[in-house]
Amino acid sequence: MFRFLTAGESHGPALTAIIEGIPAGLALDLDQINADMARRQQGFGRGGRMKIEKDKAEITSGVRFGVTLGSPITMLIHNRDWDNWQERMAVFGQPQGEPIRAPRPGHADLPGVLKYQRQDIRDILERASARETAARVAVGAVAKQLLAVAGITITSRVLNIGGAQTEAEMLEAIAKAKAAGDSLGGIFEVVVAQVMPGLGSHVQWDRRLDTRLAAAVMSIQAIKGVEFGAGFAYANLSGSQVHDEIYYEGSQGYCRRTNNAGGIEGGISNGEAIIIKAVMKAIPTLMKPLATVNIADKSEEKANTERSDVCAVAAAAVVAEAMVAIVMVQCLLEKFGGDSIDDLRLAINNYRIRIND
Ligand SMILES: Cc1cc2nc3c(=O)[nH]c(=O)nc-3n(C[C@H](O)[C@H](O)[C@H](O)COP(=O)(O)O)c2cc1C
Ligand SMILES: C=C(O[C@@H]1CC(C(=O)O)=C[C@@H](OP(=O)(O)O)[C@H]1O)C(=O)O
Repeated sequence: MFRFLTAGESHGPALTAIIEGIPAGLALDLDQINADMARRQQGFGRGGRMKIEKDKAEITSGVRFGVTLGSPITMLIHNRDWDNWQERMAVFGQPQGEPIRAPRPGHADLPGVLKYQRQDIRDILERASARETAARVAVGAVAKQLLAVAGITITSRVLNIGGAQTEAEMLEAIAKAKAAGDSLGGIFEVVVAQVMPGLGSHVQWDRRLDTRLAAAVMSIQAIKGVEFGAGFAYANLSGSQVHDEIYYEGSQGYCRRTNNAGGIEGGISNGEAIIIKAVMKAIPTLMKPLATVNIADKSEEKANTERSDVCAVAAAAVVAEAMVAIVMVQCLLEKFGGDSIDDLRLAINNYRIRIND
């Protein structure tokens, strides 16, 4: 079983991820992991924090001479900003700095303080922050290297920012939002290519590949909707217009000439590319803040403002690649098992021979 946990506050000393279930014998490329970490930091509209951080993963267990051991892999990502927060985020000692009392509409601030009985909103926002996604991208980068053994690749692109669809219009929209003290969300797409048929299952609700991928993408901060293939456009199309007819080509085996299903039928990969789109809401921290209520005295106030991104859709797309890679690895290992990479390769090859027969 492949599973992972992350830990760490946004302005704490470090983020940590522990991964379990990567087979032994996978040669890891640390540069590739760090390249994904750097991609997540990019995108027009990101705030001052990304100038401070230069995310790199440090591996402290589960790997020897560059090769996985099958034991838990621990990854650390140090927060460079910790230098500026050691007093306000001290693990022990007396509280320092002013508590935050004005919850931002759209962030975890108000439901978080109510649920966890906190008087300083910082106690909530530190973990609610999408800083945590740096750890997920590190885990996802390991997952991608395992998927490469099976030839599976994952890419993403931004499709829409605040309604704009060309690159020039997107950049302009973000610049305008920034100038207005506002923020934007948008839509991105993730494509999983070269997937064999047979990952996921129709037999139980929580084993469906689409269930699992949707949950994984929805788990990213600020993602509010996920669709597969034709997605919400299915509502306007008839069966004859939308279902992908089945063909058999000598070299390829079963194939389709359209892919409205987005690569999944009955909760199982069907051999076509898996196509996922997701929508991200606009960033909640606004330099022209919205109305809110002070949690100490219940007076009307403007929401807390602090350094923030204006738009982070491009970064969220990289995080979604990671989450998708993690689910694909879980499904791959469930189907093919393998405590070692060679066992996994063999099982995949045998399966390919059977289904092409
Ligand atoms: C990559 C990324 C960067 C983000 N940056 C910010 C930010 O700078 N400021 C902010 O207020 N929200 C930011 N967010 C969004 C918040 O984390 C998110 O709105 C919050 O967690 C509540 O979302 P939820 O309602 O989906 O849980 C970012 C999200 C992502 C995925
Ligand atoms: C730190 C990251 O994203 C952060 C996500 C975030 C939020 O509220 O989600 C708020 C901002 O953090 P800060 O308050 O330190 O400027 C973003 O920069 C990151 O992506 O590495």
